[in-house]
Amino acid sequence: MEILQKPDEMQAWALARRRSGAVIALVPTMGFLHEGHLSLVRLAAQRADTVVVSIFVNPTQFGPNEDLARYPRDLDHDLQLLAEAGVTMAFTPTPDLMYPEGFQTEVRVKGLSQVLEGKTRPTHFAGVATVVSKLFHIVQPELACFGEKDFQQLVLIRRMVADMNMPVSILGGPIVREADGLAMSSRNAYLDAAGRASGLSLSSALGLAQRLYADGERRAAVILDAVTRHIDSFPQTKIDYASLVDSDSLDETSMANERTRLALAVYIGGKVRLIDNALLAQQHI
Ligand SMILES: Nc1ncnc2c1ncn2[C@@H]1O[C@H](COP(=O)(O)OP(=O)(O)OP(=O)(O)O)[C@@H](O)[C@H]1O
Ligand SMILES: CC(C)(CO)[C@@H](O)C(=O)[O-]
Ligand code: BAL
Repeated sequence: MEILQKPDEMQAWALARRRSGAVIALVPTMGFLHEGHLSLVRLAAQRADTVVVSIFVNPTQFGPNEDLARYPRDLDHDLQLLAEAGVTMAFTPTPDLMYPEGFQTEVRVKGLSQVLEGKTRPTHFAGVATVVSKLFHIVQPELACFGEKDFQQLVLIRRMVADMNMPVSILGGPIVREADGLAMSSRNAYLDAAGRASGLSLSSALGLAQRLYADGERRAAVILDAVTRHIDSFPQTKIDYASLVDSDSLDETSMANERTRLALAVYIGGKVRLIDNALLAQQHI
């Protein structure tokens, strides 16, 4: 596996590869890799002969009081996992290289960046859209893979690509879960044993909502009431949002249908914030 840090070197490599006929797939990550990331690498490898994985903890998508400084990092281990997975290139820039002095451009997807995550993290998605746009220009992928765990991010990137006519196909990968249902996330590393147990409130709430839907319940208020009471029954949980939304528009729904998704963000023990989501009509979690 090759490794590059400098955006101009990465771009020159990618352009040369493209000219020689390669199909490049990009998997953007913030590192501290787990099976969720590796599932996206495998998805990418099914569709492309050249897989580039970027590892960059992007400072501009963190709010001032968020966890940028303590975000888990282990570059050596990440590179070992990617090499074992057969990745062609790891792109590992630094903040200085991505945002040199004078940098002042921002990409903003207006409506979609303000709902759900955007209410608590108002500047988050401008950071995401800007860095993903930069990564697309640098890595020149024909396709890029994003996980459904960050469902709003996936919807927003699809919107950005359509709005800006970016020649990149966006593939979504299903959420990879621990055996007990907890969605894999780098931030799970923050959880102690009690927090880990309370973290299960999210996936079990999704399962509960799916069972209610399967039993014929369609009223959002009734489903959300059951979900809220379920999550509140776990110690140390505080719901940031529990919303039933349309999977494409992310508009809130009052009567659920086959496109309705339950999106959750829950604080565990005050400091850790976990997200999860599922289609109500999907097979039960
Ligand atoms: N459990 C998972 N299943 C599928 N995809 C995932 C999973 N976790 C993360 N991803 C995807 O991996 C990509 C990189 O995500 P990121 O590096 O932020 O990992 P993360 O584990 O989501 O970290 P965080 O704890 O910051 O949410 C994103 O497209 C994200 O949706
Ligand atoms: C897409 C991404 C790598 C952009 O920094 C990040 O938001 C993530 O890891 O999901
Ligand atoms: N996976 C989303 C990255 C973030 O929370 O900043």
